[in-house]
Amino acid sequence: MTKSHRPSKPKNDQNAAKLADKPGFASRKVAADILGNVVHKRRPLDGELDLAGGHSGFRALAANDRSLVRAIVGTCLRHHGEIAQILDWVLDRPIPEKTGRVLDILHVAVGQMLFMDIPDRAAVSLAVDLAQSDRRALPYKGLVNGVLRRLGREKDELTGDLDADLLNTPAWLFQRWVAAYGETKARGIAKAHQSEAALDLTVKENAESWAQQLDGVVIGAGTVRLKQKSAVEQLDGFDQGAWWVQDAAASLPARLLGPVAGLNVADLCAAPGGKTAQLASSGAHVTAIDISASRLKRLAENMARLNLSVETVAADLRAYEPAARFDAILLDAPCSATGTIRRHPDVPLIKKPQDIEKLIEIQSDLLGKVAYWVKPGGMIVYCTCSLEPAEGEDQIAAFLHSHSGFEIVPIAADEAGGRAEAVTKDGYLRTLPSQLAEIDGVQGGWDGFFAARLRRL
Ligand SMILES: C[S@@+](CC[C@H](N)C(=O)[O-])C[C@H]1O[C@@H](n2cnc3c(N)ncnc32)[C@H](O)[C@@H]1O
Repeated sequence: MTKSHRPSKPKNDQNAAKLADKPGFASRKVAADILGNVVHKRRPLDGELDLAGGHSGFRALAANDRSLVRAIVGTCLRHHGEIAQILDWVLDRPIPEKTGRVLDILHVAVGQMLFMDIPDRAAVSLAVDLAQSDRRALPYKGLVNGVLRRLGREKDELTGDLDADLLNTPAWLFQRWVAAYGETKARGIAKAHQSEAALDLTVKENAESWAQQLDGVVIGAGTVRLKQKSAVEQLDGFDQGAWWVQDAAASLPARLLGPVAGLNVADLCAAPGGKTAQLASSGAHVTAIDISASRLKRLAENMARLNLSVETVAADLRAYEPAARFDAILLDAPCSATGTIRRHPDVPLIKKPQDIEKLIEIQSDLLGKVAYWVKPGGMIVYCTCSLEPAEGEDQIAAFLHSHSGFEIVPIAADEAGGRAEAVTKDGYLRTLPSQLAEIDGVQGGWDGFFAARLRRL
């Protein structure tokens, strides 16, 4: 009879287990993984960070580690072009694609070393550990160590000449901004994208007193901008439904419908419901329609927290007919989201020109259809959080060209938060992330939005 031995744990497994316990290792591993999923697989960052169905490693982390991952990945995406350029300079030859996570590991380390308040020593050592723990990255462990140590020594020389605006924006996108707004504004937009957006809240009432209570400033009717970012669920007023998170520029389109109390208003493409909440809290009877049942579920949860009551309909607008016409319509059409890159730094990396072409077609179909759902005399606000004139100004011009019986009702500067620079000569709202200077020491900027107001004759 042969003697049976209890198999001892292979050495590699023991090492992996030891590494997994090392402080900071799990967060860097998840950060590298998520960064790779966004950059190479074009997976939306929001989806990866979703606590219900997102990245499993991310969901398993403690709350403070999740915040760290969010910060690392956000930083690496915002500075992706700069980091890629620096790595290009310090690597003798490109790293072959099929080498596991080597490049993602390097990006995560460089992001921490150059753009975050994390000691180089920790960033380098955890990167080496990551390489050690990945079978395909293991042969590059020495290279990871050498490259990052060199970067630590030569930081100033290596970063001195970087043109961050151009490097962090795909060339095709930057050229479109130059064509639309000119080189100076295009650079301003690109620069704005290098910082994370401030935290803005739309309050139901008493903006000044909420600003005081939450340590913020009032930056326009009903918007409080906080001086510090923090977990929103823990802020005063969250549980009682006194406010919701909404960028200052995103709060403008719904207000363009004017007083809506008592009106039947259709909020089309409504989820997750920032604009629905504005309309409902202004006293409108809101029908909120969206194609996505899961996003509508979030809308319903948001309305429940805010103690607001709205009717929700899960439907593709292209295949839906309302039972009766509405007094007013808000159409927040699906778009490239290029106006929200400060909040969604993955957008420049995952969106392609062909995606924009498809969206333009959908927007045109939606507007052409829903415009007839408003009663004669009623207002329609069409908006997108895109910087592309093709998804804004051009869309409205094409609509008016092919549909009679509608007129533009120009938007005034006081409806654009009092900012004349956010209103075009044709009377459209056109906000840019580079607008809105710092206010009382509070970070400036707002999302890039387009809105047009039409009246059905
Ligand atoms: C820009 S988001 C809306 C944001 C929302 N209005 C807010 O303020 O919170 C666009 C929405 O359009 C929805 N959508 C896209 N295509 C649609 C369609 N054909 N019919 C209805 N909704 C659609 C998406 O599910 C998404 O929720």
